[in-house]
Amino acid sequence: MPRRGPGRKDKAQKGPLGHDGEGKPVFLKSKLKASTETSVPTKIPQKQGPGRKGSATAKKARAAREAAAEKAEQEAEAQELGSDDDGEQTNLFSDDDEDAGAAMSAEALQQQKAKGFSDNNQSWLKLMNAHKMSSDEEGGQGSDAEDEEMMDDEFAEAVEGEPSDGDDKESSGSDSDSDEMDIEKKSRKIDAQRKQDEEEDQAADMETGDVESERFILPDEVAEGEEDPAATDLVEVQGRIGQVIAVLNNFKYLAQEGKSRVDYTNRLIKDLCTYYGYNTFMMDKLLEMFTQHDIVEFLEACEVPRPLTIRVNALKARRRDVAQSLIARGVNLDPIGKWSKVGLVIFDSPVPIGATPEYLSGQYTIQAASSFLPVMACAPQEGERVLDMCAAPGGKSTYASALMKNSGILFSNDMNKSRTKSLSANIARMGVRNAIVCNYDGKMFPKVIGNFDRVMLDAPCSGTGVISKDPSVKVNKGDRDIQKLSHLQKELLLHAIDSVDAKSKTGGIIAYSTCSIMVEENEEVVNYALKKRNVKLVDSGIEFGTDGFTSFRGKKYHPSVKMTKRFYPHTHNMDGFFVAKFKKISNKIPAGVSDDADEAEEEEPEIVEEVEEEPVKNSKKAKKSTASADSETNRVEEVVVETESTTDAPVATEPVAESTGESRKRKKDSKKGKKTSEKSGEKASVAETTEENVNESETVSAVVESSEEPAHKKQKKDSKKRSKKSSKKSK
Ligand SMILES: C[S@@+](CC[C@H](N)C(=O)[O-])C[C@H]1O[C@@H](n2cnc3c(N)ncnc32)[C@H](O)[C@@H]1O
Repeated sequence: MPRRGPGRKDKAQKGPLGHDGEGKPVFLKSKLKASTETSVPTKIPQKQGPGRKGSATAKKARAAREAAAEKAEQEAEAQELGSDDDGEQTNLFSDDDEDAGAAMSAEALQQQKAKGFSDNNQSWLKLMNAHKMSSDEEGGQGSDAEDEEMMDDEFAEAVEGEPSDGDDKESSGSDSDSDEMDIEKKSRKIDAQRKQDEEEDQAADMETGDVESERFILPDEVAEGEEDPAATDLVEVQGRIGQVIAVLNNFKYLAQEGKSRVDYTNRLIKDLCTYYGYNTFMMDKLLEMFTQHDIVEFLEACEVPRPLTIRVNALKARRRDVAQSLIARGVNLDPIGKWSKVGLVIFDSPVPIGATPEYLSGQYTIQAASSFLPVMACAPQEGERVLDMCAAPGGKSTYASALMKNSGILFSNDMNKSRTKSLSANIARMGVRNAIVCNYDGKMFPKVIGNFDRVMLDAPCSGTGVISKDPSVKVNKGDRDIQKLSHLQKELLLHAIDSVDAKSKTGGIIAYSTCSIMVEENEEVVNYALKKRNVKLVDSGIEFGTDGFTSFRGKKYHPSVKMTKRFYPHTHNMDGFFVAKFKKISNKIPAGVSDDADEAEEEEPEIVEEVEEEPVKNSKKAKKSTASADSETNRVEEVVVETESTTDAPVATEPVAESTGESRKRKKDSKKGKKTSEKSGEKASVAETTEENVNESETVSAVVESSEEPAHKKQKKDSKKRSKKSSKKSK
């Protein structure tokens, strides 16, 4: 029985997404090519798009790398042809594997053409249909979520429990997993054997004194600005990267006399920059974070796109139905993993995933797996008041709305006015009716509106986690950029915290995230907030990911920073990402702290564990601001009803800029913040109720404009003008 189903490489991804459960990424090194070919076909629109961005250097490096890889492959092939005997074992690991993969994907494609779905899809569908029928017979009892959960488990069992080679393959439908396990086992054995041989050889060399001949001689240094002859042949550079890492791992025996670790490290940085097309700053930063072994895996992972994933919109559809529709269109897919009930991974598709009727009608959206995580951490509930401070283009906002079941109220804000257009469009397509799109600098909150149950801050960042999507990051970021971003992130986070009501019965939650892996943009920002506000870090509820750093390059962070989560392309097969979940303990700002985001990180923050009682004065303040918030909610709901009658687009409204006590206190800071943001070229767009805006509100959506002048003042002015006019008239 020929092999079928989604790419075997993809099926082997037992970790959260594409990680074999033992920390080995599935797409690296020898497996890299086969994996991308079988799991992310060129037909998928994401890859077809305008082409990957990148500097000329990065493009050149990529082209040269590809040529080098091809050359190395040809050399390896030639070697194998010439040595049949000792090539046998290696073939088990590489050639067979790739051939099988190619045969299987051709087979899968053929089958898809004939039947519309793969065997694994078939088993899932069978389970789904059986379930649907039985639940229909039982009168449709049991929730969708329960059904999905049961089916996911059964699906996993069906796939995992398939018989091995010797068993009845006809009935099993797919033998790819057991084959995969066999090959993996064999390859692990070979790796172990090779490692043991190397160690024995090394020990023997040391005994006989042969080690001298093994010492790796560094190429001569060249003066800065001069062309480095050692960096012209990329095959040579690639080989040297491995050699230098080996020397650094066994420096005493393998290093050239008179050369220091620094000499070898400098060479490694140079070679990694040449081979992968990074600037020295970025490579230095990455080497601060990763071991020499991990860095190569990380860099390799950044060369391949992550698997295409979609999120089913629970407001409009059930995952099983969307899966069924897409499978009927020939799409080869799987549930994203046990951690999500709404995600699907697309392995292969003959149709553009971003243009199917299901997509256009808002039944699903294309969303990176990592982008699910901050919303899951924030966990907005039905009926709550939620702020998405940096929301465009709306992947997280629309997910939040689905979790809120279109109830309560969601403020989807973004400072970039042009980006709010795609935000509004997505909100409309996804059938979100509880959201208000607004266009403020995040630092205007809570001055414009506060007292939220939860705030999501998916902060603007350097994008060092998404290099595979935007390779220009390799060369266009410097120290100043990272520092500026860190500063902005700290400011935004304090404003996010101040916008949340610690007394909220259900919430008082702030979820902070970035698609950067830089410590300055993550742990350092979180640690800063712990010092400046009465908040504590809580479990994000995400079961996988790597713990945040509690110390980094001599800096110490609060021990609870361990609760934050990091995600890496090479370990989790997701974009690099960071998520932290805070709970606000008290609305009181700790005495004597200044909000200077440039302040050096010295002492550890002190965290007050108990919820403090608000002083009487503050309680009054809270009451007052709640009242204003309530009146605002009512206003908004009125508009929702109005808008609903014409379209299910988001709501158009003017912000009610009640100046709460807390926001007055923050006014000074906001002014300071505004200055900083202007300095950094990120100006808030100034409000003007133009005709264009009015028209927008009538058709698709309206954007609540940010204003130099708070809206309530503007309203007062307008009414004064009106009364002046009318008094003139009456005169
Ligand atoms: C990482 S993106 C947000 C992605 C979004 N959460 C999603 O899931 O689709 C960061 C956003 O922050 C916005 N932004 C940058 N500075 C801001 C500020 N000071 N206040 C509010 N939004 C800001 C940018 O325009 C950008 O859309």
